[in-house]
Amino acid sequence: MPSTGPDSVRKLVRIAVGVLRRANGDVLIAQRPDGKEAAGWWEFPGGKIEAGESVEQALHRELREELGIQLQSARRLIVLRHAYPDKTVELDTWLVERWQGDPQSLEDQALAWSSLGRLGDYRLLPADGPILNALRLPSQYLITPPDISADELVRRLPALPTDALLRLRLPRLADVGYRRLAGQVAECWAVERLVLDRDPALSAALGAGWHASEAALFELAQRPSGASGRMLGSCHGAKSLARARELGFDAAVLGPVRPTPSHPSAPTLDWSAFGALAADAGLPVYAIGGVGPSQLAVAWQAGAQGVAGISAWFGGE
Ligand SMILES: Nc1nc2c([nH]c(=O)n2[C@H]2C[C@H](O)[C@@H](COP(=O)(O)OP(=O)(O)OP(=O)(O)O)O2)c(=O)[nH]1
Ligand SMILES: [Mg+2]
Repeated sequence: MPSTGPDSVRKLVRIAVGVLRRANGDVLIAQRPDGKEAAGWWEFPGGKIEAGESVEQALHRELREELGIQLQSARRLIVLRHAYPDKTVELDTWLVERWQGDPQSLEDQALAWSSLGRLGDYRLLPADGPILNALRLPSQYLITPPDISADELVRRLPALPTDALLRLRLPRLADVGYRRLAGQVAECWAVERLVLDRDPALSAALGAGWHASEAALFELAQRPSGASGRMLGSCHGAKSLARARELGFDAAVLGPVRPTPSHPSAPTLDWSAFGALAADAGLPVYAIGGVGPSQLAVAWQAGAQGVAGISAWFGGE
């Protein structure tokens, strides 16, 4: 939050939000009933965190009061702030995959299970865009070692987690070779989880995502058109996160959160600084720098979308 300006005088209302997700990927949404503010808009169940309550306690209580279910386990999905004309809300949003009981409408709210693809058919509250991106994006963002050969990469693909984004970061490969390799990888890796970092037109042609360097975020006049997949940017602090958000990017990568073998003495963010920046970012943020799947729980707790990097998946550096 900025320390000056309208936000500092405006109320910050903290909300615990639960996204119930079924095994088939459908999520539960509720329509705010007549008589409530923002009546008619759809939202994820939840409500205000009361004084003295933790977010987890508020989540348990709200899901019990609104849906009559008993939450069994949840993990943080994203924390985001949104300024409405009269107040700023902080949506501390949790993914709930285990609960007891069938959700019922206990507050006159209509309920619907929706696939992610169909959520756009509902008029969701204006703050909720980044929650949808967080739901669509995986928890792991793999980046290729800079000098891996095409053959070696293709050979290793089957051993990588398939539900992950994979960025082809090959700074020393000429465009022609890069293009050929991207085409080859696209045949055995889902293009919607493939991220390229050359001409955005190449991403667009393949249906892949695109990754911008921190410098590129400031050089771009607008979000490149045509790159139909995921659009991500590298960030080291609040300024570049704000820029990624302003450009309409889908997610950012922020770090380093821990020392890496290649930059052992570079300054790092700790998890609490990471969490504070991510909560202000207004888009899903991956943690990078000395992290891998074994830090996922810590990263989620800090409000990260997940973890990104090279060594934890490809070894060495
Ligand atoms: N639960 C929920 N609230 C959201 C979402 N998106 C969003 O902008 N909000 C805003 C709308 C409201 O201003 C606020 C939630 O407050 P609320 O009035 O529903 O809180 P509550 O359930 O405790 O309701 P009440 O007892 O005060 O009537 O957060 C969302 O997806 N879920
Ligand atoms: Mg509510």
